[in-house]
Amino acid sequence: MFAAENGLKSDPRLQGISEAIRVVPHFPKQGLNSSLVFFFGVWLFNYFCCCGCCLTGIMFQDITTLLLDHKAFKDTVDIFVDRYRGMNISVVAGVEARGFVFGPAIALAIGAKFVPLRKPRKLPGEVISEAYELEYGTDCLEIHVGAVQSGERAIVIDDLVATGGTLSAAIRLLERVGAEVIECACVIGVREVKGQCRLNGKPLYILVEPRQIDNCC
Ligand SMILES: O=P(O)(O)OC[C@H]1O[C@H](OP(=O)(O)OP(=O)(O)O)[C@H](O)[C@@H]1O
Ligand SMILES: Nc1ncnc2[nH]cnc12
Repeated sequence: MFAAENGLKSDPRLQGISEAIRVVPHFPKQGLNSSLVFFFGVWLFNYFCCCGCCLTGIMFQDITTLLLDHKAFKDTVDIFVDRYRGMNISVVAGVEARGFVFGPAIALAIGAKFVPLRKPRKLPGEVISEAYELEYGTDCLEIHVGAVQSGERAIVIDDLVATGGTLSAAIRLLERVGAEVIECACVIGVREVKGQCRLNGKPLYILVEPRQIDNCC
């Protein structure tokens, strides 16, 4: 479990953080062919009285409910701040969009600047870009030229790591401008994170694993 690996297993705040994250099955789309889902859904309903959500594989981890819970939100930011304060970090890079929710608060608390890593055509100044693979197709992250100076110590913040493709692109971007990426940090980390080996050897700090379901039936 990530929490154990990170030495946070006994931190009582983690349960509250995990429980404040809403799990939304089938969002943003069905994980399997809809007829398959229907077939197995009927089968599951008949035999286990289950709606079949667990079959689809897609369990969207909705951090907007965490933001509504003042204690859980503050605990989340505090854990990151406690970890990175005093480490001479001068750059907190947040990945659009949900890394923008946690990154600025962490940056302010540890005395670092916040650098947004944005999706294409959002930044008005000169940018450098880094493409990455999605399940279907590719996407791209961009950083403003001049936002980070060579030699600066950086962390990358996002809400969730699944394949690790997004964080890998963020690392590559920062390294291209000469930053030293100390660690990547996410609130939620998928257990089967193939991303672990795609993070260019950089440590990955995760608070909780995704929950599987809230109201399956
Ligand atoms: O580890 P990966 O497989 O790369 O996936 C993780 C990324 O996916 C989500 O963002 P998404 O691309 O959905 O963009 P959004 O935050 O703008 O909705 C999430 O916030 C991470 O940034
Ligand atoms: N299960 C998931 N929940 C929320 N955001 C995601 N990005 C990729 N997988 C996700």
